[in-house]
Amino acid sequence: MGTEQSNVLQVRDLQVQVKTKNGAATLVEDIHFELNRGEVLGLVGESGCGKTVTSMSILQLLNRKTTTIEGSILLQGRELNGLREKDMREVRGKDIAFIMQNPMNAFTPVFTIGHQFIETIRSHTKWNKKQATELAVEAMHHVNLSDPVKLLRCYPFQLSGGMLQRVMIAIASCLHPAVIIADEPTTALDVNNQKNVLYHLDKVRSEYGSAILLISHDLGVIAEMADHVVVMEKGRIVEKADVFQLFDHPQHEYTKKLLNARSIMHLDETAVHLA
Ligand SMILES: Nc1ncnc2c1ncn2[C@@H]1O[C@H](COP(=O)(O)OP(=O)(O)OP(=O)(O)O)[C@@H](O)[C@H]1O
Repeated sequence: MGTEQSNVLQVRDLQVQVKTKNGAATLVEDIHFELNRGEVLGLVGESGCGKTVTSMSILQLLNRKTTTIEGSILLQGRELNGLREKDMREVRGKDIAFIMQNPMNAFTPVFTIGHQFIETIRSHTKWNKKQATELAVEAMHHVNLSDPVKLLRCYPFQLSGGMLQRVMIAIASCLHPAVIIADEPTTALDVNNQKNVLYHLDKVRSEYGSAILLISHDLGVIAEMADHVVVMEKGRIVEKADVFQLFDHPQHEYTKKLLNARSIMHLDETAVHLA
């Protein structure tokens, strides 16, 4: 497969500014990276370094009145930066999907899971309700949710966080988007559900070829899932490397600090287990 075909997302010279009382403040700048088909790119860095601002700008979900986005965001060759909200709504969910940290916030509490799932499918396709329901059921089977027909009749509060996150993966992946942005998809979950969600994300990647931008502060998750890693500090990329290179031979002092902090945390955990 040629580079042009395999390259699904290209971010070039991305800069995001927010308007404040004292003028414009830069939130992220000089952001460059690309994502190939079927690849997982990890995005790491301390809280506040700009991971979410970067992903929200790719999705064009930042407040257009208070923020400005400069640079280029090419999704399968199509420029997203500056696309009208109406057009962006067609792209989101179909070509680029989003999985957020807290699945409870992703669903409207007053509508059933089925209503929300089926409406999402129908807003991007010409399918009728029956066809959309069949796809929803199939996608829920794909993430090992048992009795999907019953689950579709449930309200979000009736499902556990882990189940909701799997429903969200099913919604995000059912139209086989070129790119999935997963922002801390496992942070709100217990260890078993974390493993489950990562397993299903990986399955979506390998079976549908979706590329995944995986944002996580958990370097264990990144080490397990990512092919390449981008490290951000204070709104800028400080290091970009193959996952093995990054963990075995980190170049930047900040990356070394992040990896060290992780080893110390692991030592602490061992101490707790031994105590
Ligand atoms: N709408 C906004 N207006 C002003 N500042 C903002 C806005 N959104 C984010 N910021 C600031 O931009 C910086 C980057 O925030 P961002 O949420 O991207 O960090 P993050 O790396 O995702 O952090 P975390 O891991 O805690 O989610 C932070 O200093 C944040 O306070």
